Amino acid sequence: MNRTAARPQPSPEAVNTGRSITFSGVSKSFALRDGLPTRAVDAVDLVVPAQQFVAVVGPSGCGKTTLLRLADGLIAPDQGSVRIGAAPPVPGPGIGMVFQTARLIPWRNVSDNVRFALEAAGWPATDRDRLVQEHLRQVGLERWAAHYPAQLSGGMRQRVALARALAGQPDILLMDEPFANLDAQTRELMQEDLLALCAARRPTVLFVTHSVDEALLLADRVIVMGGGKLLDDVEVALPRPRSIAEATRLPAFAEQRAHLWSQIRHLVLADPASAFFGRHNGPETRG
Ligand SMILES: Nc1ncnc2c1ncn2[C@@H]1O[C@H](COP(=O)(O)OP(=O)(O)OP(=O)(O)O)[C@@H](O)[C@H]1O
Repeated sequence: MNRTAARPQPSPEAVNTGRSITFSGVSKSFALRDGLPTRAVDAVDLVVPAQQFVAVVGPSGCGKTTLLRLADGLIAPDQGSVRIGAAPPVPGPGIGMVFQTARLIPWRNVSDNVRFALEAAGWPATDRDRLVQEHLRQVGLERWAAHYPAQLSGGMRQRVALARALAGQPDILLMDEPFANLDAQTRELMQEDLLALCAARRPTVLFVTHSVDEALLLADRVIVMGGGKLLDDVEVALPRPRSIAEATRLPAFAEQRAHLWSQIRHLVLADPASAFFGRHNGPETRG
């Protein structure tokens, strides 16, 4: 990919004042095949203030994705309430979702994938060409407008997914491991681009990741989840504006990384469903 063309160019008029995300006593269970319920999210209280970037980390199955789906209004809590600003969440253009895979429409080209989001958001037909161009410029994909998803790299497809999510001018961005499938170099460049976009547009972000490093490098706060509960809430001590390369060299990065990773390691080792269960708990458990 030509990186000189790929730097995001956020448009100033897109800056918004934003809404908060509030979970109050939220629990959500699912029925498993054997009929037993599993509590995916357990009595969660969390406020993400407007324009704050909160990352959620934790072992597989701890409820991270369920928390995002509750914030989007795709599923409703069994107990408690979720609020976007003062109102319950309503899926739609005001809430941008980006998933681990881009989920593009394969028979529409890049332009038309973004145009689809503009149509869904109710933008007048006369504005759509201009807005498609603007959103593609923001993610550095103007030159790829006529290409189809199958002709793009994984990183480019995620850029289209980001452009599509931004097309509704959301003040809320919910991101579920959006860079997990990318190679290390593309991931770091996408992280830098997301930092730049967020600095310019100031959305409220809830970002799920398995990577402690990614959480620290992007977020204002990192939440640790385990067994459906919020176990820790760490304010990131890295300055903004933030550069990935510089932030990783700061002592605060190493300290916070060690603090967060020790908790996640403990959760993984203590989880009976984990392949690591009982393997690293000290000499007395070995045999
Ligand atoms: N639709 C569903 N039906 C049944 N069980 C579900 C459903 N969605 C989630 N679960 C269960 O809820 C728990 C939490 O799942 P969730 O996907 O939120 O975890 P996660 O932390 O995002 O996991 P991962 O990191 O592996 O994506 C898991 O035990 C999962 O099996």
